Amino acid sequence: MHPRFVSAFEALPVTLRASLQSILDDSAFPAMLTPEQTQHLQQQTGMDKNALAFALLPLAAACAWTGISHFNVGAIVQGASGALWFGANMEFPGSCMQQTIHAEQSAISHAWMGGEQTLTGITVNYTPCGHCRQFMNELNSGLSLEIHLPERAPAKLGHYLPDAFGPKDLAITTLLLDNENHGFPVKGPALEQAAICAANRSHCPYSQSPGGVALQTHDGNIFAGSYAENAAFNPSLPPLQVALNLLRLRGYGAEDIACAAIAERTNGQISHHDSTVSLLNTLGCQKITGVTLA
Ligand SMILES: O=c1ccn([C@H]2C[C@H](O)[C@@H](CO)O2)c(=O)[nH]1
Ligand SMILES: [Zn+2]
Repeated sequence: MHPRFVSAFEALPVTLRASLQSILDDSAFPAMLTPEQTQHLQQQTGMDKNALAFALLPLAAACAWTGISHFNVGAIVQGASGALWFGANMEFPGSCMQQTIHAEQSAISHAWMGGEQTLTGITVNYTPCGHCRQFMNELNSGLSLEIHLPERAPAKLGHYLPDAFGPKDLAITTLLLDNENHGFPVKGPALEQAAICAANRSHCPYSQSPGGVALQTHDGNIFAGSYAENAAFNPSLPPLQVALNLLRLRGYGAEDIACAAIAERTNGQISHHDSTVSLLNTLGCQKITGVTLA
């Protein structure tokens, strides 16, 4: 079991611990449960899916990276596939607050990169902040996403975000988690290809500026993240955050990053290049390749 899970695991209910043990014993546990694993856990524990997601939250929160606040938020997204995707907040000391990843953004982008087409619900151990409520309003589940919080009845996003501003206000109909492919040719070394593929999947209807970042670890794994834009602009999640989130959820840390590639257009309306290089430098990575989408 990855050391980060040990104390959270020991505090879980006994029946859940018994059925989870073999899944977590795999040191490569990817911080998600397949539909089959989820169903199996429900059968073994007698918990429904919502109860199971609540019970698993401490494990999601154990993935947090909170060198500034030491306040660990955990989130678990329920995908339409039946899978459960963990997420946790991630902070970057030495950088700026704007580079922070919220737990809700972490779980959602995790599910998105994992291929979920739509989400049915999200379970969080704290009430989602306004920024996350706005971020979630970009999803193709719209205001009907179910939000599960401790000691509250389940309610839809529309309940937590009344009088919502969203993509419709800007006449945008392609939403986050919809299938998108910007169609740029995929070429070059594997790391650059991963960055281009990620850029091709970006959700960027406001700037028309696709972006993708791929990170390679010293042991040869590649984690790629797509840019997730938001109607209110500021809650947009940059591609580096999406990639770093996957790297962290898979059990790696900043010290494991060997090199990175960032793919974007030359004359896009916006660019992630400088902020990507800045945060990667802060994390100790200097080897960064710029890839032009063309
Ligand atoms: O909805 C929220 C609110 C806060 N945080 C994180 C951000 C930061 O890392 C820490 C303190 O705000 O908690 C979340 O993950 N989700
Ligand atoms: Zn938030």
